Amino acid sequence: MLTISAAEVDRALTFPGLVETLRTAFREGAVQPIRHHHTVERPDGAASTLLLMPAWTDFHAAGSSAGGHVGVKIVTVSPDNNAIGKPAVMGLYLLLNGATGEPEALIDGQRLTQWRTACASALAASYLARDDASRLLVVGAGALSPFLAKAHCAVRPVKTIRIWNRTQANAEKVAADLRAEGFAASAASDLDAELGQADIVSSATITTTPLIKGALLRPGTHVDLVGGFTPMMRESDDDAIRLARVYVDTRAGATKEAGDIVQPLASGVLKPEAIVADLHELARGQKKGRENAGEITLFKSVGAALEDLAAGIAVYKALKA
Ligand SMILES: NC(=O)C1=CN([C@@H]2O[C@H](COP(=O)(O)OP(=O)(O)OC[C@H]3O[C@@H](n4cnc5c(N)ncnc54)[C@H](OP(=O)(O)O)[C@@H]3O)[C@@H](O)[C@H]2O)C=CC1
Repeated sequence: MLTISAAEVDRALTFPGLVETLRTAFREGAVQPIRHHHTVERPDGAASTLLLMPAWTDFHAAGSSAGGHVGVKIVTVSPDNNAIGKPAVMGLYLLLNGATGEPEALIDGQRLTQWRTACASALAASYLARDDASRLLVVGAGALSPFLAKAHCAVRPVKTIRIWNRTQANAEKVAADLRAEGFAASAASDLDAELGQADIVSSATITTTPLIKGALLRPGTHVDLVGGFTPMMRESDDDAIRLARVYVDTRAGATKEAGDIVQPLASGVLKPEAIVADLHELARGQKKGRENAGEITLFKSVGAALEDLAAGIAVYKALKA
């Protein structure tokens, strides 16, 4: 069995390559039982969340190109980690042979998650952002922030990247790291002003109250919401949902777990039938993405085990030779 570190995951993947791998994966599908979502109470701080995410190759799917594999991701989200300088999200990915169950790889789950989450957002942007989107605003400067920036740059002609974060120093650090890799990135201090200038807004924070105000968005903007992962968490307000054509990664996940979708569904601001498409429908060409340059589009992701499986197989195949 291969034990694959974060650095090895980085060597195995490219942003354009993984976007296309995910496009194929969403087209073909996989078996994805509902993920376990457990709250782990702690006496001395905020509760953690434990997620168990299994998926395996759908052998009945016609034309499946993924080969036979079973994968499980174990993830924890511990909000208090930020205060002690650790990322909130930790995890491991176990890839097994689909026929025999033989362990094939144990992969750094944090890094695999960062790559697949960012590339799922970029896959959505490939259908939903304007072709000429050149100004990217990333909200949040956590572990996902640079991945989201680079993934969006892989699918749209981004010229400037602005990073806004609750703690400005962290935004400055992400921007400096991106500049060192050749991206035109800078830190932003006024989120509301930035929202009115961006072509793509990609948000990955642990906020529970909305940061993305729909009334401030200009026509043609694409909003990518990555952060909220429980019904109580929201990154966007009702105006954003009301003004936008709404898309999700998976309907089952987003309508149960994502406050950005669950809350407006509960209040009637969003009707179930107004969720235009999920990534399966977009990748299969069954539903349309952006229809004109003036509309606001909004994509909400909560993550899917299929993404981990596809990314895990890609990493394993690249490194096993
Ligand atoms: N959709 C998906 O598939 C996935 C979603 N996620 C989610 O994305 C989010 C970000 O993940 P990641 O980058 O790994 O997390 P990190 O812990 O590395 O970063 C968290 C970020 O959220 C900001 N933040 C925390 N609390 C607040 C608040 N109350 N208001 C505003 N900003 C806040 C932090 O700002 P500061 O620097 O000031 O502390 C920091 O920028 C998480 O919610 C995570 O669960 C993660 C993986 C997959």
